[in-house]
Amino acid sequence: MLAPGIAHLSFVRSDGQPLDFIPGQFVQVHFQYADGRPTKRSYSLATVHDHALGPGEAVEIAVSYVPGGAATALFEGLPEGGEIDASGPFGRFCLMPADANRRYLLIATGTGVTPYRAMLPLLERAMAERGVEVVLLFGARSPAELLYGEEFRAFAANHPGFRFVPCFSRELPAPGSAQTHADVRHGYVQQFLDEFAPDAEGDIAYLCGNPNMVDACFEALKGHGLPVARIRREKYVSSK
Ligand SMILES: Cc1cc2nc3c(=O)[nH]c(=O)nc-3n(C[C@H](O)[C@H](O)[C@H](O)COP(=O)(O)OP(=O)(O)OC[C@H]3O[C@@H](n4cnc5c(N)ncnc54)[C@H](O)[C@@H]3O)c2cc1C
Repeated sequence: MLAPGIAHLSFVRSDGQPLDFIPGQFVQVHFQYADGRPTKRSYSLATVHDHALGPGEAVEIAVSYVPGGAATALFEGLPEGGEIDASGPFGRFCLMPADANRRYLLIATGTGVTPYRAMLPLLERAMAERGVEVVLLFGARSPAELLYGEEFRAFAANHPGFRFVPCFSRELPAPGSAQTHADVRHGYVQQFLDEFAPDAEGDIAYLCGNPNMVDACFEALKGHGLPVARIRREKYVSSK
């Protein structure tokens, strides 16, 4: 468990094939409702990688369990070593080779941060090769829900161009804990956009996770003059 109710799950392809994925993409998990109707749900790949996953390399996802959720029941009932059907990868929520921006504004809530974890090697390359800066604004209710927080903090410590800003909506880190020394905020991510002075010319923004957050940030960034083409979105909604 990454946090209460949020699992980090790791799979390998049982057919021994590689998985050619671009960080930011997702897979779809296929299963049936209790009445036999087929359905599927999408999960972003969390695997930190910059090229195809070879045979036997882990396909990682982070799943936030939703009470009463159909896929949630599937994952909760899955024993270690259990198999699921999946397809993909899909999606275009990816860094683009032609990007010529000065800064990436990466904004997430909850498991919406997983695409950015997957992107770390590509971000590292973009920072080294073209001096791009990166700000990761990550909204979580509490320090316990700051998924992969230590990894992002360590990455920021080793990369001066990468700024990690956790935003806690409910509970701040306990006094004296490691997180109190970090660049933390108290509130929702969308409250802090102004502070980073979004720039229509230099920024490309990515928004991932809770649909209300994505919509709020999208409107705020448009208000700062960012063209729609420079605001890339992935909303975590159920596909029924
Ligand atoms: C492109 C894409 C990528 C996604 N990536 C991820 C990911 O990496 N990790 C992840 O955990 N999810 C991700 N999701 C969401 C995921 O696909 C499912 O929607 C989620 O896991 C709930 O599925 P479920 O079958 O358990 O619940 P459902 O049976 O679909 O829903 C049960 C009930 O809970 C409500 N509900 C559904 N989701 C939520 C929620 N998040 N919060 C509160 N109530 C909810 C529904 O409206 C419904 O009433 C992604 C969605 C998309 C479209």
